[in-house]
This record gives sequence, C-alpha cells and structure tokens, in this order.
Amino acid sequence: MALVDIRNVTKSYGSTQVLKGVSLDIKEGEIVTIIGKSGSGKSTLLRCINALERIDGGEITVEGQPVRTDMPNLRDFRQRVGIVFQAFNLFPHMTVERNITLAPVLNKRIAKADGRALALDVLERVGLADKIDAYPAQLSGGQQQRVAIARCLAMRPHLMLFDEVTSALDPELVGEVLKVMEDMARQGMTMVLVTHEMGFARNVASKIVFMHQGRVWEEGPPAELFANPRTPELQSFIASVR
Ligand SMILES: Nc1ncnc2c1ncn2[C@@H]1O[C@H](COP(=O)(O)OP(=O)(O)OP(=O)(O)O)[C@@H](O)[C@H]1O
Repeated sequence: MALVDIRNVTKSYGSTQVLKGVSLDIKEGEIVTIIGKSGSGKSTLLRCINALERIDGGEITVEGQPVRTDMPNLRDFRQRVGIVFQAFNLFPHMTVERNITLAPVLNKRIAKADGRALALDVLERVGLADKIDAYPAQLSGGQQQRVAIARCLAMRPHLMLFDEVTSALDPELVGEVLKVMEDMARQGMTMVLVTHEMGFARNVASKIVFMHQGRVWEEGPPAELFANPRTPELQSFIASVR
C-alpha cells in the first residue's frame, strides 16, 4: 500500500481551478520532487496532503486514512505528516531548544524533563547541537531553516513535506540545508518536496513529478524523465532551468 494515495484531486480558489484531477502514489521511503512552472499547483498539492487546504473532489489518504481538514484527529495527523515552509517560522523570543520542544511537550509526546535530550538528538541530525541555547536571530538563515527541520523531526513524522525550503536563502546557505535533506533521505525518511533545485531533484529524488496547469503532466525516475522528456511542456521547462 502506498503511504500517500492521491486520487483525482480537484481544488479551486474562487473560479480558478488550480488542481484539475491530480493522482499520485507515494511509497514509503520515496523521495518525490514536484517540479513545474510557477502557478502550476505544486504548493497547493503539498498543502492538501497536510490538510492545510480543503480539497473539492477526489481523495487523499495517508497511511490509509482519508485526509480532511475537519478530520477528528487532525493534530495527531499533523505530527505524523510534518511540513517545512520557505519562511522558517521560528518563535523569535524562544531559544532553539524551546522552539523544538514546545509542541512535543504541549502534545504530551514527551515529559518536559526529557525535552533537552530530544532537542539535542534532532539538532545533532541537522548538525546544530552547539546552537541549542541560541535565539533564532543569532543564527544564519540556513541554520534557522535547519532548526525548523529539526523541530519537525522532533515530532517523529512518518512523512515530511518541504515547500521551497531553500528559496528564501542566500545562495551560499542553500547547500547546507540540501545536505541535511539528503541525509534524511539516505536514512529512509519519506519526503515530498517542491523545489527549484534541479541538482537535488536529479541526484536525490527517487521520483520526479512534473506539474503543468494543475495536472501531473509527467512522472518518473529522474534519469529517465530528464533524459527523455516526452512532452514539449517538460522539454521547455527543462530548457528554462538549465
Ligand atoms: N490562497 C489562495 N487564494 C487564491 N489563489 C491562490 C491561493 N493559493 C494559490 N493560489 C493560486 O493558485 C495557483 C497555484 O498556486 P501554487 O502556489 O500551488 O503554485 P506553485 O506551482 O506552487 O507556484 P510557485 O512555484 O510560484 O510557488 C496560482 O495561480 C495561485 O495564484
């Protein structure tokens, strides 16, 4: 069974249909990269998987459970499906440790006394254990984004979604964040990313999904898709990002 099963999903904002019948399977351990032009519906699809947006038609299931914005165990669901955004959204008045432990303590996933150990554990995974007592303003953008990823990892998610997480970073800071994501991929985390980083898409993704005008236009393993794009739309997209 697929970890995520997306069947014929439609979604409109007002009179604009942004998703026009999207179907997609994501299996455990897969690294799926969604690419496509601005406005093709990539972020919207990602947000629908996490129940941040209500879908109009079709169905999304995660681990067999239908995803709905009004599902009874939404908070529990969001712990299993983490999302990291372009803006890091760290609380500026809290230390890195507090930022990471706030939700797990509030949700009673861990005792307050165990918070520091948990924070250290996830910070080690993003290479920032020495910043546990820092405040966000004392960190670079790349470091802040790695803390945001660590905060997500602290919930022990089964699936992680990344929405253009390197787009707001200075170019020299992009690599450190991609490296953390690459490590997570290697450790078997199931990940879905919307990204403009074609190098990452080529080298790390197990599957590329090319979206065009609200549809999955082409999908497949990167080597195949980039070497033999079948449609003129993907050909011109690849040419535009070279
Ligand atoms: N909350 C919203 N209200 C109205 N329209 C929206 C909303 N969110 C997105 N849209 C519109 O839906 C379309 C798809 O947006 P989406 O962000 O999913 O595209 P995208 O492929 O991720 O683009 P980008 O690469 O620019 O982020 C766009 O035309 C956008 O203007």
